[in-house]
Amino acid sequence: MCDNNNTSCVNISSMLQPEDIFSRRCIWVNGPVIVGAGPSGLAVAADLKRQEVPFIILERANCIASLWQNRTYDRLKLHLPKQFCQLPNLPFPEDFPEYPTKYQFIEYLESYATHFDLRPKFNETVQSAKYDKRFGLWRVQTVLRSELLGYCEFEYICRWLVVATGENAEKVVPEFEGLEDFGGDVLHAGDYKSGERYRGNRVLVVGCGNSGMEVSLDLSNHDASPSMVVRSSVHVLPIEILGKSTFELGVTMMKWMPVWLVDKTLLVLTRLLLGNTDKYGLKRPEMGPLELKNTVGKTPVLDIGAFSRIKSGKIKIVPGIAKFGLGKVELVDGRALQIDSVILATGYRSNVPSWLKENDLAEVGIEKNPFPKGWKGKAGLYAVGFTGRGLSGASFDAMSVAHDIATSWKEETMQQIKTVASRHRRCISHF
Ligand SMILES: Cc1cc2nc3c(=O)[nH]c(=O)nc-3n(C[C@H](O)[C@H](O)[C@H](O)COP(=O)(O)OP(=O)(O)OC[C@H]3O[C@@H](n4cnc5c(N)ncnc54)[C@H](O)[C@@H]3O)c2cc1C
Ligand SMILES: NC(=O)C1=CN([C@@H]2O[C@H](COP(=O)(O)OP(=O)(O)OC[C@H]3O[C@@H](n4cnc5c(N)ncnc54)[C@H](OP(=O)(O)O)[C@@H]3O)[C@@H](O)[C@H]2O)C=CC1
Ligand SMILES: O=C(O)C(=O)Cc1c[nH]c2ccccc12
Repeated sequence: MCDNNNTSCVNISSMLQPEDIFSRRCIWVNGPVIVGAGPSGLAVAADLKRQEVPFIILERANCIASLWQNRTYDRLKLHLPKQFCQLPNLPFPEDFPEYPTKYQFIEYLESYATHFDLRPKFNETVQSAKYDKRFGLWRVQTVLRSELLGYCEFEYICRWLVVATGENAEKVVPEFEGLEDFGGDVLHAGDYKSGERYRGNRVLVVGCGNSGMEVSLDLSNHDASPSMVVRSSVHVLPIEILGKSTFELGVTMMKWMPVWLVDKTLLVLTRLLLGNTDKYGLKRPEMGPLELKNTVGKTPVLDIGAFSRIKSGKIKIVPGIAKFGLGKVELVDGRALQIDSVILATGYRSNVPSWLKENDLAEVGIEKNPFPKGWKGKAGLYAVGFTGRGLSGASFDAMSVAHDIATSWKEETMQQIKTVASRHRRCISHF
């Protein structure tokens, strides 16, 4: 592993316990270690490359943007206009539509990685990262699974650690009473590809976020009969208002108006376009859609057609789940539905608390700090893509993080050069 330009084997034995030396190969990284090769990791790497700062990227999957390549359904399109989804320093191709498909987005990310010559270390999962106060360095432990080498463990030692593993790293799979007795097909939305195999089936879609809505629409497009569980409340907004993206309208209004007024305006316009969504079982939260996104992180649904299917009864709305039984679900209102399959559109969560040790993100202040300072922690720790602002927020974080690291990397490198030069001078004068 010492073949990469950005890594070199140095004498770091003083940091290690004897058991470390025998179990893991240790690698000094002259620059930051970036964890995750999704849009956030790629964006920060590209900007570091531009500033000639060396780095390595560790990615658990065998490809870049694994969320987009492996855990999204076929018909997915970006739901924000393209100008809010491109990464820094390389715009989308001009012929991309307003809402690129996931395939176009992946193609763009592949060309982004090629353009900036980004070469993540694939199949390498970060298992733990801890800050060694004695040396002021991060110790990042990984497991590499490769066909050639099998299972190998490594430890990277570095001054800067960039967390870019995403807010959607793991599927949320809630426990339901009786699900083990259900007998039918149960799938998370992250494994759903298309409604083709559900043709003619009665499908319970659990959750009514953007995934639940779009999976239900796709099922309905494939002549399945979806029933969507809405256990609490949800903001459904049209994806566009009078030909303009609702998101863009919101962003523009936010420059001039307080968030509550933007929310009120969006809700009035939504009411004119969609009517009363409560009437169809979609109760609205007390808090407005953008305030809810900014405070709680709950993303409003940007409707691409599911709502009209709900109105026409092709997608049914049902309340929370009491329990499952053989081929059926019992709901909190006492009704029982016969169903063939279940799709859990129950969301995702970060995996950072499971591997970032001692100094967890909250402790070092990343998740606590309000935007835009949320990207910087203590002791050379950074986070990209955790401010709940989608791809545009990740791009913003990436630029800030790369700038900050480049500044301190250059300062430290200069300092090291000066120290070596002065030692060299002392040696020469000695002779
Ligand atoms: C279905 C769906 C559609 C979306 N659509 C939009 C949209 O239209 N617009 C928008 O702005 N946002 C959208 N989002 C939000 C989405 O989070 C961002 O688009 C984007 O993927 C975030 O990039 P990221 O790099 O932060 O995280 P990810 O894309 O999740 O990338 C993180 C990477 O880290 C890797 N990783 C995780 N843990 C480890 C570990 N321990 N060790 C090594 N590697 C690890 C993962 O394998 C992954 O490749 C969508 C999300 C989903 C789920
Ligand atoms: N086209 C696009 O660009 C798309 C974008 N996305 C994005 O991906 C991210 C993840 O979205 P999504 O996967 O929808 O996840 P969300 O976290 O947004 O939604 C999860 C849903 O599951 C419900 N839920 C969770 N647990 C249970 C339970 N035990 N019983 C019943 N319901 C439950 C939640 O209800 P409650 O609110 O009551 O907790 C909520 O409705 C979002 O940022 C979204 O915008 C997703 C799909 C498409
Ligand atoms: O799709 C997502 O998950 C996003 O986070 C994109 C996004 C950021 N801010 C928003 C406000 C309203 C709708 C979507 C988003």
